[in-house]
Amino acid sequence: MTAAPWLRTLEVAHRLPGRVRLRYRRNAHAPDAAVLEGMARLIDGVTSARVNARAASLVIDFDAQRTTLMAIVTALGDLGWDAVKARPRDDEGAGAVAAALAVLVGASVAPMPARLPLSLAAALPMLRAGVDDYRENGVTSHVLESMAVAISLARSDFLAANATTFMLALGEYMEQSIARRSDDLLKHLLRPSSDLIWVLRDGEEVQIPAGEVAVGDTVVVGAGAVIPVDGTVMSGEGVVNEAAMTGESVSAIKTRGAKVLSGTTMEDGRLAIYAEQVGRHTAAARIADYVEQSLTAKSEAQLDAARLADRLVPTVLKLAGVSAVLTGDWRAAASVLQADYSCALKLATPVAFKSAMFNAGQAGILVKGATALERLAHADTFIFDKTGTLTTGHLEITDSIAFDSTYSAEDLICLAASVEEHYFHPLALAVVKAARATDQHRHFDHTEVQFIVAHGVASEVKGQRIVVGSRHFVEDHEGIDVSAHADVVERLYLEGKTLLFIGFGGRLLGILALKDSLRVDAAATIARLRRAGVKRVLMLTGDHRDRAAELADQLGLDGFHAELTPEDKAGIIAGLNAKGAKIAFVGDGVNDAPALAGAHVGVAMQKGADIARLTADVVLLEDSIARVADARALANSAMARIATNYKLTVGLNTAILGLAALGVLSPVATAVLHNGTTIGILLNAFRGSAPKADRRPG
Ligand SMILES: Nc1ncnc2c1ncn2[C@@H]1O[C@H](COP(=O)(O)OP(=O)(O)OP(=O)(O)O)[C@@H](O)[C@H]1O
Ligand SMILES: [Zn+2]
Repeated sequence: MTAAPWLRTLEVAHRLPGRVRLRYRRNAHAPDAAVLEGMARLIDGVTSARVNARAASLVIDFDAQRTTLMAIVTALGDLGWDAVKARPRDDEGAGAVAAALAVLVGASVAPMPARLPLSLAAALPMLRAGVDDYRENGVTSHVLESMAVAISLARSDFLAANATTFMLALGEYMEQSIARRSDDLLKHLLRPSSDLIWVLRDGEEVQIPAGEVAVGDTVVVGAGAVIPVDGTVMSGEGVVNEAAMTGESVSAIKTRGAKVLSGTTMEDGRLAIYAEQVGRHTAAARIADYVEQSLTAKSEAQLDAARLADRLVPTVLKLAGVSAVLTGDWRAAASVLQADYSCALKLATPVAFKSAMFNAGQAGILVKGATALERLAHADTFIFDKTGTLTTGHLEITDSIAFDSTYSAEDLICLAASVEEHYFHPLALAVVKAARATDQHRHFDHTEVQFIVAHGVASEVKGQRIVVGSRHFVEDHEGIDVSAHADVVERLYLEGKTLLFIGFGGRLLGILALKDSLRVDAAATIARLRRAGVKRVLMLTGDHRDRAAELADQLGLDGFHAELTPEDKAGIIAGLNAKGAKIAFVGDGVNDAPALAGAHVGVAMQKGADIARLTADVVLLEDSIARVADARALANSAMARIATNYKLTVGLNTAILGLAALGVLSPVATAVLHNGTTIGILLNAFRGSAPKADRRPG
């Protein structure tokens, strides 16, 4: 990846504490003012952003406690529309390390007079960065490091200066290359797949790749699909779920003139939409960028480490001063300044997180940020959705029982399929598939179909009302008596089947029984989660309680809730949240998106709806529930490693600092000891957390 062409032209025109004015060159690559402002506001710590397009300048106000100018500029690069980076490329970082190493070796064998210019040249970039950092942020650990190098240079202790420069370059390179590897992988995975979409061309509907849709096209979207553009409704009527964009799962009815956003889902109806923003300029693309940006957001553990590191900086500075005065030797001061805790404290934690995220990606788990990993490790309650999560979601019709002899078993399936064929619910898909496999594959003409979330569908055939759905829907909402067939119902439930009730003309016409098998590794996964410290495992489902009870029993769950609507599911999560539970919710986004969004950490199954993959904190990349336990194991080992590294950092550096202050350690010895241990700690952080050892076939 290369730096954004417009970004390279970003230039600091003026700055005050907490405010900066950046100037950019207006060229074809520069994003428009509103986009640039929006991007800038998304950056962590930025409080406001204004663009003056005529002056080609961008004024940003930020909270100097939370972010730095450098971080903002880097983030702007990360947000670049063309997926660009402001960070040095791998080979540049490697070049800096190699150069520093060459100078370290070279300066110790070079003739005396060449050593100062060589060392100075090698140290100059970091000295300059130190001065900039001091101007921008006051005394930071970078400033201390620069001071240490400067003192060593002033004392003509080139070995110490060069050793420090080298170690710092190496540390930075390692952190960045690890960070970039995980970021690149994550970004690659987050890009929405380019599907085919329908557009109106010369009055006809034609299918084109999503990437080819242009502003001004009329896009036609049906129920169940994700809206691919931002635009205005020209005709049609539809129910649109905007949870992906607003975070709230409220369905809005859209008719002519209404605005719709890409990434939102059509729950029902059909819309012709005039495309106003397409591709990378859509709201969905902006959200994807936002997710990418949140990768740089700091987790709690990271903030703790950074805070401690910042608090220690002035102490180290004072200690350096005191020991210089007491020992009468600047050597001791240079030693002390180098033994600052910050590098290991600040680097080891993010490196451990990113490396765990990278390993997770390779193990088929996308973790969207350090916070997600942290919460996954701390979750004490795991809640699973049933269909498609604990079960495979590939339902098969096993029984078709018609109570009216004018309908054959196949007719019953075809009748249900005729009204279900517009839906993507796993039950609907199974019914339609079964109908296609029948000999005649009859189609019953019907009026418009109504979909009642978590209940079923309703329409009219031959002037009579037809309903297909859950027992609760048919009995309680439609007032259809099923008691005459209680024995059949009982038997089918005992066989562990999911039932669909078909009501026609106010009577129970028949029952379809479907078998949804538990995933083979569901029980093993739950057992592994318990071994990994999870206290409670629950199941939520829209299905009947008998079916739910049987599964809960088979899996040895701590409890379950059945016959729930999506809102009920979210309500249960909120209730447990209020009682202090730390919840991980695992679902597929079909009727559980609000629950996914409301949990402490949401885990989306691979086959999940787009909406789930957008809102979840963790996305499984393989259709295997075992990955949930893998993710927990990875998170646990990352947190354990972070804790160990933290103790090691504080322990080792306190010892080194003490010895340095007493003048026992020379600056070179300090550089080697301090940076050596720091790199050791980083390597420990980087070490793969390989969950594969505990992986079961899935
Ligand atoms: N398209 C549909 N056709 C027929 N019945 C449906 C349909 N959608 C939902 N239902 C009925 O409503 C019930 C609840 O649906 P919902 O999708 O909330 O739960 P579910 O399919 O049991 O899955 P989960 O376990 O993930 O909650 C289903 O069990 C089914 O009886
Ligand atoms: Zn109801």
